[in-house]
Amino acid sequence: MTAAVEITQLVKTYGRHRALDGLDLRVEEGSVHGFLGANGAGKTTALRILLGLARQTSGGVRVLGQEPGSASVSPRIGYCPDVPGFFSWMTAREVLESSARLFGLPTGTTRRRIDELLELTGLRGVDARVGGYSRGMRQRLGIAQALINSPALLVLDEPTSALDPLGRRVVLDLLAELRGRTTVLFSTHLLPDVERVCDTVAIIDHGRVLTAGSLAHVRTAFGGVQARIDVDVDDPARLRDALEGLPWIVTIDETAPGMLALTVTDLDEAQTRLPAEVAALGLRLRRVEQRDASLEDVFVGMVGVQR
Ligand SMILES: Nc1ncnc2c1ncn2[C@@H]1O[C@H](COP(=O)(O)OP(=O)(O)OP(=O)(O)O)[C@@H](O)[C@H]1O
Repeated sequence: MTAAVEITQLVKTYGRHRALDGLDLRVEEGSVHGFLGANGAGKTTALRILLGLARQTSGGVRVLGQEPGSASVSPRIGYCPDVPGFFSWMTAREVLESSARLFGLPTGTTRRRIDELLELTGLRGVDARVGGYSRGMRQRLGIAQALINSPALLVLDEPTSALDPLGRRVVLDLLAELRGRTTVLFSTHLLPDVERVCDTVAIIDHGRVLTAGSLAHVRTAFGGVQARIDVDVDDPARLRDALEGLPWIVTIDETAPGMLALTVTDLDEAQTRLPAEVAALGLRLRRVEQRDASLEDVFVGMVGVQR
């Protein structure tokens, strides 16, 4: 497989602060990649470097096989910031026409391309001026604008964080539609969005990658978390004390009164030992529910442990 983005040991310092501290990242061509981290983890800094908008202190960056910011690579990258800005008096078509002019696209191609993009982003037939758009519509127009030149790589900084659930869904569906047509790299702190749409993910914290790879790989990466088990029991505090420190348990949280959420590395062991522990304490087990570990379980476990 060919990498659309390859970052090795990237460091960026601001004075004494290391915003990026040896970041490694690989994004395969044609994939949808989630760049996931809490606030301040270093996502925007890394994206700015790979777009050629900032320089690294040290480390290697190749984008579409080239140095970031080089004249041959920049036109092949589409970028949408978290809050895309437009002239409020323009219509969506006018915004896209002016972007097409900047890229010097021929008029015939431009018309077809704009129709396609308005269709793709659900803005076809919308005659209102951009000033009256919802945040979701602005975000979709920002994505259309970033795609005007049919880029090989689309980079989006937090494309869904300001949107309501419906707006988020529309944008995520749009990103999913791009799979295979263009490589998509988007930063986010929203785990469900990554789970919904990404092929691969990198979880970063304090300017480093904690784990990266396919969703399945990442789900099992943190101490090999296999499953999440929700236990409804009449005295959760006593059960918690009894379970704490057992080698097959990674985290125990009280998620609601009477409910414990366990993440476990060995499901067989958990299925055998849990009822036995409950019985030994003389507790009443009201309900047990089990599911695959989610990315959220992994993320909270990993980032929580680092802090
Ligand atoms: N120009 C700057 N000068 C000084 N420190 C900076 C600068 N830009 C970023 N930082 C610091 O570098 C770290 C990483 O910031 P960055 O914006 O890349 O994080 P992020 O993951 O994008 O966070 P967010 O989700 O909040 O945007 C933070 O601690 C931030 O305060």
